[in-house]
Amino acid sequence: PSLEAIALDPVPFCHGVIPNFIQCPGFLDGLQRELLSLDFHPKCNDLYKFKQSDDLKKRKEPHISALRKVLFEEFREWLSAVTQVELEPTIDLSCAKYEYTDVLLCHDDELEGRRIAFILYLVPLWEKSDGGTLDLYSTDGRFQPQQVVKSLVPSWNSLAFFEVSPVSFHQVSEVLTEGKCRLSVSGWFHGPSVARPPRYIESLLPRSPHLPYDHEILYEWINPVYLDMDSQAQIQEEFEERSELLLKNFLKGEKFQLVCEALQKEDIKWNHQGPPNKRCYEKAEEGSLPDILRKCLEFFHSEALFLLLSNFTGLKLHFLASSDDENEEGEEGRAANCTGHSSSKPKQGESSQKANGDADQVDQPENDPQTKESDTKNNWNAEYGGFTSYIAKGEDEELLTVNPENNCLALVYRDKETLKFVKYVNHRSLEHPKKQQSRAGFWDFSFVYYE
Ligand SMILES: O=C(O)CCC(=O)C(=O)O
Ligand SMILES: [Fe+2]
Repeated sequence: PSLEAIALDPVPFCHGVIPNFIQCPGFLDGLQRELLSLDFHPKCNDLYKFKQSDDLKKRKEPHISALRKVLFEEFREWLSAVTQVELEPTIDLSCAKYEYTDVLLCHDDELEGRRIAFILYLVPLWEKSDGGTLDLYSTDGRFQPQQVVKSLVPSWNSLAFFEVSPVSFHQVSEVLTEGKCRLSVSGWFHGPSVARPPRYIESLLPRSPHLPYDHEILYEWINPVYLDMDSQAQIQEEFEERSELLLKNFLKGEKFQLVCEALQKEDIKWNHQGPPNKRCYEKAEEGSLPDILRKCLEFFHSEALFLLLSNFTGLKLHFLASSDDENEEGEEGRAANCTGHSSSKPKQGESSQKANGDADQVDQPENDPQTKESDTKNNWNAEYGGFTSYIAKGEDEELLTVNPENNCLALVYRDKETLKFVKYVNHRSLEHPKKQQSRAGFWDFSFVYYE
């Protein structure tokens, strides 16, 4: 390629785009054919959902081999010269396929030795409205991403590259068009590592003590089937065995209705939560809440509920709650699904997300007319995202997934080694029959109670 005219753009961090990267006619069609016949593996976690090929480092296909040679010989030398970054010939190359609702959320690419990232696109005619843009973020003084300040729309045979650094925050926005495939070959050039600033650690959210309300408040809010002693004992037994449970139709029907209606009030001020590499949802400003929602929050903070939850879980969530510490069976039971056994603590000061869903449940109250209706009409499809995933720290293995469900209280035991995230809610969620909602997504009340 003739690369004289390619300009580097330093904002928001050093990057460039080379249109018409490969000039040999027909080469890209051959390359695309080879790439599409590779095995692709679905990749899905808190950060992304897309498909990735096997490593391209050792593939013998003629076009793939030729591309590898161009990239890691000629192109590397040119790039090294224009960016003034010393680059080694280490090969790091793979192929990615992003289709409808696939996404790669905000991240910085930082990994030992990575110096420059590059992506060659093999996409059909593509517009910004198709999604799948490579978005570049600005950062604040603490090297934390702020907002997208530039969006690069992929196009056939264009190559984007950028310097990997503590501020190289970027994302692949969600692909919005069904039937369009965003195929790319991407990788990194490696070089001598550079010193990095220490990682910014967020302070944890302050914990709030319970509010002095007695058990009256429970009868005001909670479906009475959960308040008799026998069902509390049954719930506790179940929780101690499974470390999780779902209480369907948890709030009284009329309270649930009032809460749902109030959540749609225009005067609630919803504040976007960030930074975007850590979280992405809106949180209501407490001062802007209608009365019923403020009351609902008070209920979740009430001393009576701390005690009830202690009964439900066998955990000492209130100093007056009896502890199961001497009871060995209880201890083993709780430890069964979650690794280790100590107090539950949120990671990154996450205030978010309690959802509800798909897991096992205690016997359901049969006398509630809402059960069937909400089951059939309002099921949240896991393909929309929005489920809460619990994972063991340092492992990929999923411990539990909880799908959101109307008026369902999900209780999940977490220790320090258990992390959680709420999966990105994608555009498929707009297919959801809109009963009360006027927009995508859902509302939840989420709390962490400590032992
Ligand atoms: O495909 C793109 O445009 C960027 C991909 C990316 O950021 C990555 O794979 O780390
Ligand atoms: Fe990246």
